[in-house]
Amino acid sequence: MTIADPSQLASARRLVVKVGSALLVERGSPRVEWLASLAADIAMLRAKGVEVIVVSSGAIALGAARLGLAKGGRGSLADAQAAASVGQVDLARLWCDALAPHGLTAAQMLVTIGDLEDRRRYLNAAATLARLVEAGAIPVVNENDSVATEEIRFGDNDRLAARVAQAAGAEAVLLLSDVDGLYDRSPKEPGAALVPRVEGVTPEIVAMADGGSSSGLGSGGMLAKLQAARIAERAGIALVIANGTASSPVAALLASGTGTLFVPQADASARKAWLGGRLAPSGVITVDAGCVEALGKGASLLAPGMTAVDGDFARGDLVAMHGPKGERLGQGLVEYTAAECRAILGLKQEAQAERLGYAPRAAVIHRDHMVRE
Ligand SMILES: Nc1ncnc2c1ncn2[C@@H]1O[C@H](COP(=O)(O)OP(=O)(O)O)[C@@H](O)[C@H]1O
Ligand SMILES: N[C@@H](CCC(=O)OP(=O)(O)O)C(=O)O
Repeated sequence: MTIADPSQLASARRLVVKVGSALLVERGSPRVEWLASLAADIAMLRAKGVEVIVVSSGAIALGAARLGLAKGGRGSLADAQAAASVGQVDLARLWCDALAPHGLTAAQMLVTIGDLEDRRRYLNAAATLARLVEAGAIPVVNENDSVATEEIRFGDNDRLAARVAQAAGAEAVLLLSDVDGLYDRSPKEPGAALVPRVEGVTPEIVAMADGGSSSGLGSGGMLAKLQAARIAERAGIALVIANGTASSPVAALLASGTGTLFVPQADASARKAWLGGRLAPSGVITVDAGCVEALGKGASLLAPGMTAVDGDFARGDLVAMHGPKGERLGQGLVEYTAAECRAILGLKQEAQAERLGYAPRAAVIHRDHMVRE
């Protein structure tokens, strides 16, 4: 089985390569020779004119080994933070040493969700990445685990890689893992078959993934990779999942074409991509069947269609839209506070004005500020 066009990676102007913990660390020790072969791959890509940004996991696994922490440092958040703090030093040195023989300079960049989710800070991170790449460095990005607490944490580097790709304006993401790609069911089950190409991460595709990491070193499992694929496809970015276990993993992929390609889905403006990939909506608006139909045709969400409002949100917050059976319809930036939404729930235009005491806005969530599932 081959992905449609592995050369898409080699012809990308800018490519994000994500390396999972299981690839970099084996029984607490770094796989130095393997990393040297990956660095040679990166040099090969650079020689072809591809600007490469690395997203590297491994800090927690490396640090846990040094500190002698149980469960690979994932027993508690405090352990993970301490392990990451220690392991990140090793990780940065490993990348520096691996890239140096090729005349390449590593640049460490540690980010939290806020740096990539908040629109203003996202633009800062994007500017730094662009400058590093222009200056010829290889950014090596990881989550700033030592300060990121559970609520403000990606936890897996797959979504981080998709976000970094978006911020850096990359055309493709390569997620190197210990599995050949997406299988149509858990690869542990007999008869599981590799899916070479995915045109849109639908609920059927998500149902194929088994949560959790098989190696015990990583954190996200296949589900996190599919979430990353969803962020990427909406941002118009191609994403490939491939097996990186063997030596020279990128060269091997270009030769074999074995993996899963997630084809970018068209017409995603940058703003909509950003909205669609955000992690946590601040509330939920449930709507009736008529409104579901209207939304399906591209309409805005209007007050008469609302049947329930959950959560406490402010104007401009990201809010999820659910159908009558609780099915997710999408999300968008809401024009009213939660209290105002409750006040105008189900009301027609004139009644809204009366209840609010001012002229109502055109919509509760305008179609321009909305992403549908
Ligand atoms: N449908 C599926 N297809 C492929 N892998 C799957 C699937 N469902 C669950 N997995 C598991 O996801 C694992 C990859 O995730 P993870 O261990 O987090 O990797 P990494 O550390 O590279 O990020 C695979 O090794 C596999 O056991
Ligand atoms: N930021 C963490 C990695 C998070 C993680 O586990 O990612 P992954 O191995 O890609 O599932 C670290 O450096 O250990």
